[in-house]
Amino acid sequence: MSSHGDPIVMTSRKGGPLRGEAHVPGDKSISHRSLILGALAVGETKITGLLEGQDVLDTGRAMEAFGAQVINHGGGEWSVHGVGVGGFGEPENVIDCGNSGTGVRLIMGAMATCDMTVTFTGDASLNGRPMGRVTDPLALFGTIAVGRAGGRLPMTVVGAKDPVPVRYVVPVPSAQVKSAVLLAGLNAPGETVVIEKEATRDHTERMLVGFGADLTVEDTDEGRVITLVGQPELKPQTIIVPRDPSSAAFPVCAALLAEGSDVLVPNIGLNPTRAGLFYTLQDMGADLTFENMREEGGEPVADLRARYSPNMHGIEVPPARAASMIDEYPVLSVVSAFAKGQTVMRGVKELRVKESDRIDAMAKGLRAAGVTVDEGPDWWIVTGLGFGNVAGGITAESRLDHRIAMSFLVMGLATNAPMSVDDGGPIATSFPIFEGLMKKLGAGIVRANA
Ligand SMILES: O=C(O)C1=C[C@@H](OP(=O)(O)O)[C@@H](O)[C@H](O)C1
Ligand SMILES: C=C(OP(=O)(O)O)C(=O)O
Repeated sequence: MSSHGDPIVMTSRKGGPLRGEAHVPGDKSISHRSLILGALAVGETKITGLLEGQDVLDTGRAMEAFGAQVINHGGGEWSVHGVGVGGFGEPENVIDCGNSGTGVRLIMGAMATCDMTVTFTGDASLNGRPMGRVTDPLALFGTIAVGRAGGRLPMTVVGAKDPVPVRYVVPVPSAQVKSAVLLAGLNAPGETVVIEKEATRDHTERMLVGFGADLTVEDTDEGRVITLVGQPELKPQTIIVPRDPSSAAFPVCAALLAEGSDVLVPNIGLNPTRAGLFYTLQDMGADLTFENMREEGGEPVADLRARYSPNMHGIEVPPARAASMIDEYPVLSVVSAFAKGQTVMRGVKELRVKESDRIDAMAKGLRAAGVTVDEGPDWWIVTGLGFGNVAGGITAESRLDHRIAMSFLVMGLATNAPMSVDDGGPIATSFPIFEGLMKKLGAGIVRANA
């Protein structure tokens, strides 16, 4: 079932090469944070290139419910009139974060140290995901949360009236948990310290500094120690959202798999906490190059050029790289099916608690399409068959998970028989222009009812 209306059955098939430029939308992680931090600043934050995917739109609506003004000027230009740290007003109704783990967890953090009671919900996927990882550290501030069994949404969160600052070692590699604690720390007096043993995407830290917070990061034996001084006045910013490397992954992998392809994906951020997939593909022998390497807004940026790569081989993906490519494992598993030999992915337990259990969702579809997949709680191995040897010819379940839907549609561009997904609707959560963009490159992707 699509979260918004009837299921959209989509099919992809082998055809001509993919050619041209793929202008992917703005980064989802940075878009959420632009709206939330904009709402917590005093004055008008201007945003260019905001991702207008459903996840981010839901966060925008939530910020309005807390009292900020969020204005869409068209063409990716948005502005947020913020209410300041501690300035949130209690929403009159339930906050529905749709399909978005990032949205709900960051917003919970942002309201956790405000004197208000808020009920959160989401779609069937989000309501199945664990929230205890966020509500446990928020309890240290004095926040109370009551949800369904297993710490699931719908959940009511009572913000701390007199919050105390917190020192917290994040037990799972999660930028969402780290960010929730930092956002809660904004409205607590004194220093909130968050320690992560494995580095995860660092957009919250970078953006908080940009908004004028007093935040320092130190690499120690204990891990990355992030110290935030509470109750700052955040200053509104002008933000240009970089294009999303997690979305770029789909046209890049499609070009590697579709015979004769040569695709340029311009202006992709290569922040080391996000770029792991591209190095992994290079290690597998992909013809993927970084052109026009430059720095923009303090971040490395490049144009990615991907060409058909029929001689890729499986590798053992370094587990230390997992956090920097966590959302890209589904599409990597598709590329692995066409490589020669085994691709071994370890240290990826987090994949089981995303929009779907991504190891299970991909393994079932890949197996049905003729590929051998072995799996354990925090690992999986895809045994690649080489180009021309992957059968396909199935309809895979997308399980309310945009990345699963897009991965199987990329797969169908190189399987012997077409691949379908039972619902492409969720793609709109992160990559609403996916279908049009891929078709423009020459990909044979159609809707069943078209
Ligand atoms: O902080 C973020 O913006 C995100 C963090 C990651 O989740 P976890 O923090 O659960 O690893 C990632 O999977 C998600 O797409 C976006
Ligand atoms: C895991 C993802 O998103 P979220 O956790 O925000 O739902 C994703 O986009 O792959």
